[in-house]
Amino acid sequence: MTTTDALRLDKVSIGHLEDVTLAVAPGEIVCLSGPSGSGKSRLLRAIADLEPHDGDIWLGDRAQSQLPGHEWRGLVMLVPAESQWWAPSVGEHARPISQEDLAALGFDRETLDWQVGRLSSGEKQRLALLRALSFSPCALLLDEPTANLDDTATQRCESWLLERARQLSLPVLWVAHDSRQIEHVANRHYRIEGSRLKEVR
Ligand SMILES: Nc1ncnc2c1ncn2[C@@H]1O[C@H](COP(=O)(O)OP(=O)(O)OP(=O)(O)O)[C@@H](O)[C@H]1O
Repeated sequence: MTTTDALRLDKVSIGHLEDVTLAVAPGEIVCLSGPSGSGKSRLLRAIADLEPHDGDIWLGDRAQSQLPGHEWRGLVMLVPAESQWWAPSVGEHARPISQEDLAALGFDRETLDWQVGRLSSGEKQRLALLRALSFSPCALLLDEPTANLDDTATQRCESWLLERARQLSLPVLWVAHDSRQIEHVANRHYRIEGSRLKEVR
């Protein structure tokens, strides 16, 4: 399934971040950077309807304010830096995941039977990405998706996310600190400076 809907923010304010107006087109990756504590994660949480905020957020012609939070989050899916796991095994958290996707991030079918308690932080992070994509979202919000990964795993994840974002035409908002990563994945890059989002060219 592909989406043709852009993710649009119209004068969104949260915390000390003011009047964020931004559109992420289908298949586009927009990176968001900024100093620690500048409000990157809070902005993603606001877009996911997990924090109250001012301004409007749209996916195509669907407004965040018109949908129940859980429905919106099924469409506009947040992958937080620290993923949450609630059932005993990995596979209980996801819809079916293809062999190809599992292999792309270094797993196989047996991984779905693994107990969550044994997962390393890097395994959790990669599996949270696979889990999110298994639910066929229409937009993705990624909060430092490779923070716990080594260089090889980071590059595998970046390549896989780039390919899937394009193939599924997903608008992606991606919080990143690493300038090499931003250079590699971003179509556009914005940085939080004070209370504003500024495009980096
Ligand atoms: N629910 C909340 N209510 C009030 N303040 C909050 C809330 N959640 C976070 N904050 C504060 O808002 C600021 C921005 O937090 P946020 O987690 O968005 O930062 P960040 O830019 O993602 O930082 P980092 O790069 O360190 O992860 C921080 O000062 C944080 O303490």
